[in-house]
Amino acid sequence: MRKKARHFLKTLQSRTSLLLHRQIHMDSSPTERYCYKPILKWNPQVEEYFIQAYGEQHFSRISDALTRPSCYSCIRVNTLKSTSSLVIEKLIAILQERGLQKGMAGGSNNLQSEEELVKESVDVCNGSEPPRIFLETDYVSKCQIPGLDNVVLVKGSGPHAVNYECKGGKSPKEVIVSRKCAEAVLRGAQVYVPGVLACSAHVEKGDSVAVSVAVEQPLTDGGWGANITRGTVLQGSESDPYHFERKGLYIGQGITMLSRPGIFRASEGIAVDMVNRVFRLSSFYELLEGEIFLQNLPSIVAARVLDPQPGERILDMCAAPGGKTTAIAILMKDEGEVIATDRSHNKVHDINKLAAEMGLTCIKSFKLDALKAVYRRKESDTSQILDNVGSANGTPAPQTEAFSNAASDNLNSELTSQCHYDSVVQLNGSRTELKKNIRKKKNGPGRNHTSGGRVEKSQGFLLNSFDRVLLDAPCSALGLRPRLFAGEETVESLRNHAKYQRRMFDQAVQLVRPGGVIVYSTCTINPGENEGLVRYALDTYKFLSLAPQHPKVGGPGLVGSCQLSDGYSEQWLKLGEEDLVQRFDPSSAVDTIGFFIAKFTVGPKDDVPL
Ligand SMILES: C[S@@+](CC[C@H](N)C(=O)[O-])C[C@H]1O[C@@H](n2cnc3c(N)ncnc32)[C@H](O)[C@@H]1O
Repeated sequence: MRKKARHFLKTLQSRTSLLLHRQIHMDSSPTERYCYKPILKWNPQVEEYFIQAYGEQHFSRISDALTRPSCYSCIRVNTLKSTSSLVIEKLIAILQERGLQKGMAGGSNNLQSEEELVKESVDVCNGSEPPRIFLETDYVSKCQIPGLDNVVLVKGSGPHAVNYECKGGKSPKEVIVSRKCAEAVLRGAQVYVPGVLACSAHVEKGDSVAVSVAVEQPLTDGGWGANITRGTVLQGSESDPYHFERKGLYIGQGITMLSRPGIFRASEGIAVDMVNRVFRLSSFYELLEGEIFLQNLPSIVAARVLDPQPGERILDMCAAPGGKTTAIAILMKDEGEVIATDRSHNKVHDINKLAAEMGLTCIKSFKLDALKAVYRRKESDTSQILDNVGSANGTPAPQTEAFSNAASDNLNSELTSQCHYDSVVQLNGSRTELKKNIRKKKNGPGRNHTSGGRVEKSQGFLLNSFDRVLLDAPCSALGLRPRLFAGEETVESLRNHAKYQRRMFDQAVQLVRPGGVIVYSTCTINPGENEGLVRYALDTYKFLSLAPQHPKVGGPGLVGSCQLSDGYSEQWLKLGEEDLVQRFDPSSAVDTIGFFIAKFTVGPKDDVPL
């Protein structure tokens, strides 16, 4: 069966590649070649599944939208430090100055006058009607959706036709970049040295180059790959790597900041300054730090939908890099407790850095595997809770316990001055270990914790100990855009994501108190990870119900079920449930990433074995 499937896949892939190759050969005029018309490649079975879910035309629109960036940048304002109006004023001034500077340098039309930009973005914004979420007359404006007045939108524009200077039929000097690099460039980044794979011969600093991307192609072993030896010399001929496959994959024109040898010798820095882009989006890198946060609109909506209240205890289960965590803390006016966990040590460090940058003190972050988020007492465990309100036996204990390594540091008299989550003391380590911890606390963090504070580990939390839980689950990320390749996910890998998410959700259900709220979100268009999870949740836990969401920006969810040719079937929403979830469709007028939000209210858990 597996062999057959592999054979089918291989035949399909080689046929697609052959067809594409022929089509490319037939049409090779410069205007056809030097343009941006990508076709997203999917695993054929995944494509079949999505076509069943969305219908062929709708899926084709989604697939097409995924290859483009959203036509605006979305900025969340830290309302504890600034206001949307103030940020708008500052941004307009900064962007105008940048435009002027570029204009004076004489190289770029990347940032034109405000007037020109308004006109262009309204004219060409992704070839569709601009979304009605911002003021069409303003380049930078407050989001018009009620409940999102902390959001500032900055218009971008594209796709633009770029003149690659193919004079007299001569091909321009070229640079080929990796797919990841190209996706970043489409979002507004520059071409950095590590992203460059190949470059024309005799390229000097200051040369104008056409930038194209090498996207993964089907390999004979049934996999995908884009194998270019870094440093390959381009001849401007058909023998160049991926010559035919790169047709229609030109992302703009730039000026080299280094010579060809310099690009491949350096380990960091800008290789190409992109002066003429297919999509023009402002970069906000290191701009108004702590005051603003660049974030996708649906992520901002997800934090709002959770509706955290000052003084509450919130768990953000997969929190890094902390975009939603900080949004939640700000909505709570930095009062209460936001426990942010992630399984990656370095990423937890990122949460701490972001929280510090935004001046938020109610966030406590821990390294913790979300699959083990519920504290399980081991036989050998002699943990005691020194807090007089908490209890370790699993009964509801208001605002108390994270079992953390940090907690063991508090054996000394500092207990009372700590936040209440620290009030659990874990005694299952040896006395020596505990003494070491106390010493560490007195003497400072030590070598391993020099860069911006330590990362605490947690051993989990007590049942029913949170008012609200956000599970922004790790997922197939098939809603993220712009993307130039989607073939890496198979139907098996999609099903595995869904299984993983269910196990995490099982933990979330146990940690939230009766009367509390769970918000589940993903950044994928895969129904199995979205509506499939909701079906699982509602069928497994009868005390959960879908709750209405505010603000409501996304569209309805998918109702029904799906049966695939391999016999696999999947249940989605029942009629009447579709308007209680938000599905952000990348091809819709709101023009966001693909995203999904479900909000559950938690009824009494009595009589329910968990
Ligand atoms: C979608 S991202 C979260 C984005 C984040 N909520 C934000 O808004 O900034 C998913 C995160 O889940 C984390 N993750 C993956 N598996 C995990 C696990 N088993 N336990 C905890 N975190 C996990 C990843 O490290 C990643 O940071």
